[in-house]
Amino acid sequence: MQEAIRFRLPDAEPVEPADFIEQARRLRRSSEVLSRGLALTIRGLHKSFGDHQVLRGIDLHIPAGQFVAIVGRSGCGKSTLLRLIAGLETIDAGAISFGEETRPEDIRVMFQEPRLLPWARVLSNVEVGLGRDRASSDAQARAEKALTEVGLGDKRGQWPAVLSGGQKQRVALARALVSDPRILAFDEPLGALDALTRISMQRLLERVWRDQAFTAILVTHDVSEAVALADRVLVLEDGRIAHDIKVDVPRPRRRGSADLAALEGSILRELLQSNSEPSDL
Ligand SMILES: Nc1ncnc2c1ncn2[C@@H]1O[C@H](COP(=O)(O)OP(=O)(O)OP(=O)(O)O)[C@@H](O)[C@H]1O
Repeated sequence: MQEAIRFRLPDAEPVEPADFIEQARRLRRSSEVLSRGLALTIRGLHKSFGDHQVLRGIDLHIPAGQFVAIVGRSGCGKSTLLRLIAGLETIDAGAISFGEETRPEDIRVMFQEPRLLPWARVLSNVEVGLGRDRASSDAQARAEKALTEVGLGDKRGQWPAVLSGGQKQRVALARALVSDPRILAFDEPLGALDALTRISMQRLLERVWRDQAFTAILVTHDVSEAVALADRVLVLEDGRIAHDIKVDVPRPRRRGSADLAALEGSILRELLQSNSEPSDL
């Protein structure tokens, strides 16, 4: 009789109903396993350029599939942290660990500039994101699928030069998505877009993140963008994580809603108080 009400998770021993903490722990672990995203753990991360200490001890765990935004004053080290996570810079001290069997293709970065090859048509630009899989027989089909995902299926034969700024960023997003990354790092990807295009791109980023269940790490100057998109906002200050804020607002989120505005206001106040220099967020 007791056995009938025991709780079982995949590959787990049954636990007694009374052991709720253990059940919750296993549930969390199993939801991480179900996500396609990679979890990452950062311990004691330091980075300097010459004698300029940029990161002075970052400790952080990001569960698989979480959407994290990183905000902070200009020059506080947001891009440096992202570049270290993506393996584009070398670590001075500390460590960043991912799941086992992480391949380079598992982590992709999307930058503020689309960085498209001007001499290659849109579809070929997307295929570039496949790296060494570019020669595989399904490369073209995968690139077409990624283009459709970002709403540009009809632009496959165009040259980058004829696309708008927003369309170029969509192609850059398709190029990042085509390898099915498990972590997608965004370095101010919408910074150069006008306000309306920016909002539609934010919706697109949220949709692809929800559909594809990767882990998302977004560096942005825009605190309203951070609270609209992320599960969690990290405020970087003096080379450390000064605030780690959960965005406990259900999705789909309504832009301009009172709870998002209140959260945005409190983060902005923290940022403004953190330094007496004029704001250059
Ligand atoms: N390759 C490099 N060589 C020397 N200094 C660097 C290098 N990369 C970054 N820095 C310096 O490290 C500091 C942090 O730069 P980083 O780009 O990470 O800041 P950020 O918070 O992303 O800034 P922003 O919001 O303005 O983009 C800055 O002072 C910058 O000048």
